Amino acid sequence: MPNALSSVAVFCGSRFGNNPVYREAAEATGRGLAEAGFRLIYGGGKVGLMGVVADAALAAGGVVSGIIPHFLQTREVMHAGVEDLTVTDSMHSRKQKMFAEAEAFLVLPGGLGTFDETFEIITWRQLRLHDKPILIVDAGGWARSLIATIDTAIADGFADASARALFEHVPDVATALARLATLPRPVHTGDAALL
Ligand SMILES: Nc1ncnc2c1ncn2[C@@H]1O[C@H](COP(=O)(O)O)[C@@H](O)[C@H]1O
Repeated sequence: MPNALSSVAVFCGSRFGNNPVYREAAEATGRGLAEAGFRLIYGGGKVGLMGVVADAALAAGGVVSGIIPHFLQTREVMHAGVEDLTVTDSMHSRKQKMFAEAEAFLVLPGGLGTFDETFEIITWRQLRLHDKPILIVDAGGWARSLIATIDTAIADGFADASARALFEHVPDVATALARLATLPRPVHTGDAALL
């Protein structure tokens, strides 16, 4: 496809979680993105599922860009194996740069930071600040409560039913990778200065 996606940001946990399925999903994602020729944009750390995704992408010969705020370099163990590492002055500038560099977003199991990143990128799309695809991978059923929260907001009249179309909810990594391969580069890529 001439206008195919080239870069994908992955949001996921800085811990491993307590189900081996999460780690397997992270490995399959890093490897699959690399094999498909997507540049991986991620949080720049070596901890938890973040580190697993980056290591798997590097092992498969992929291009990896890490973006980490200065104050997290030690806590999230900045990944020494990632050549294209950017250290930002704040969490906010990390988010802006990840947003600017990515043409699509893939969400894997994670905790509160992952929830924050996921809701933020969905709400930026709701505000029509961009039209980049967002895929939530429900590995091991971890995303059920996140999706239920959105459905509750719709049922309670706090979000429009069209909010469900702001993201795609897919059952596994293979489905996400197959979907990414069919998606064109977004037209409305947004302006990071507005965020
Ligand atoms: N408030 C936050 N905004 C963006 N990113 C955040 C925030 N808090 C934590 N993070 C990052 O998210 C990933 C994953 O965190 P988990 O809590 O393990 O899901 C990590 O890089 C945090 O720095």
